Amino acid sequence: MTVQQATAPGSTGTDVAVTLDGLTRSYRSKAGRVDALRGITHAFRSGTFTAIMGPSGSGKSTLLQLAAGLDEPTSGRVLIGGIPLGGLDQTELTKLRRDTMGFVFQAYNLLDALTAFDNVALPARLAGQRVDRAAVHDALARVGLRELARRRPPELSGGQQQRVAIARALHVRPQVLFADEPTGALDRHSGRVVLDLLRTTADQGQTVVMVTHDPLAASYADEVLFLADGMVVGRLRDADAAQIATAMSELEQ
Ligand SMILES: Nc1ncnc2c1ncn2[C@@H]1O[C@H](COP(=O)(O)OP(=O)(O)OP(=O)(O)O)[C@@H](O)[C@H]1O
Repeated sequence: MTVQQATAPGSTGTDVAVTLDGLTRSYRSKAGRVDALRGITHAFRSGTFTAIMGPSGSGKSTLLQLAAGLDEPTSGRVLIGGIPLGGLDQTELTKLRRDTMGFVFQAYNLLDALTAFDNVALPARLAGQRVDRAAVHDALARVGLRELARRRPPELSGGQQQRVAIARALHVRPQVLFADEPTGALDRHSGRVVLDLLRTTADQGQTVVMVTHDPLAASYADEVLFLADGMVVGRLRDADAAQIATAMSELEQ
């Protein structure tokens, strides 16, 4: 099928990387229905860094999963670069995800048997693509690991392993980088190195969407979206960690 470009309410066309348009997601379980998201509309502009915060169970992971096309909304739409994910079949969705999105998680998900270089190259290899060695080296250089390309994950610190995971996500130059608690397992110094990298990634034109519990991590973002009970209940722009912590503690009361 031909992918149709579409513009959602609230989006202004090509400068919007990800659009969430009236998203809801309900889960059915034996205990009854859970409304994890109850109508989220937001446009993540290209080249911006957004942090998603909120109390446990507020819907942060669900939002990230839907935005990344890893799960389907109950109602509403997700558009990546103007393309509605709901209109794609599984093959098209897989290709779009591979070509336009990168993922970084709290767990680095690296293979211990492979070098840093081969971990970064792995997604391209799995997709049956030719590995662009220069691009892999470039991605490792971007995260400051050019010299450690031949090391295996057990020979790297936690922070260095997370930087390999970021290099792997950045190597295809994705439009959007989704990060779920990327600094959750790191010490303060390594966390700052990773956050600086995410900040630079956005400043260079890619879009970063990060779920975090940490106000200091969120302070690297241009905007913080606060979720509660599956809805956006607040936003802060260019806020420092203290302002973000205050907003969070008000939400948790
Ligand atoms: N597969 C599922 N089946 C049933 N309920 C679910 C499922 N996944 C999530 N939920 C529920 O949906 C709501 C939102 O969950 P979600 O994981 O998105 O929250 P979160 O803000 O990421 O939480 P945390 O900060 O604890 O990770 C919660 O009430 C959760 O229990």
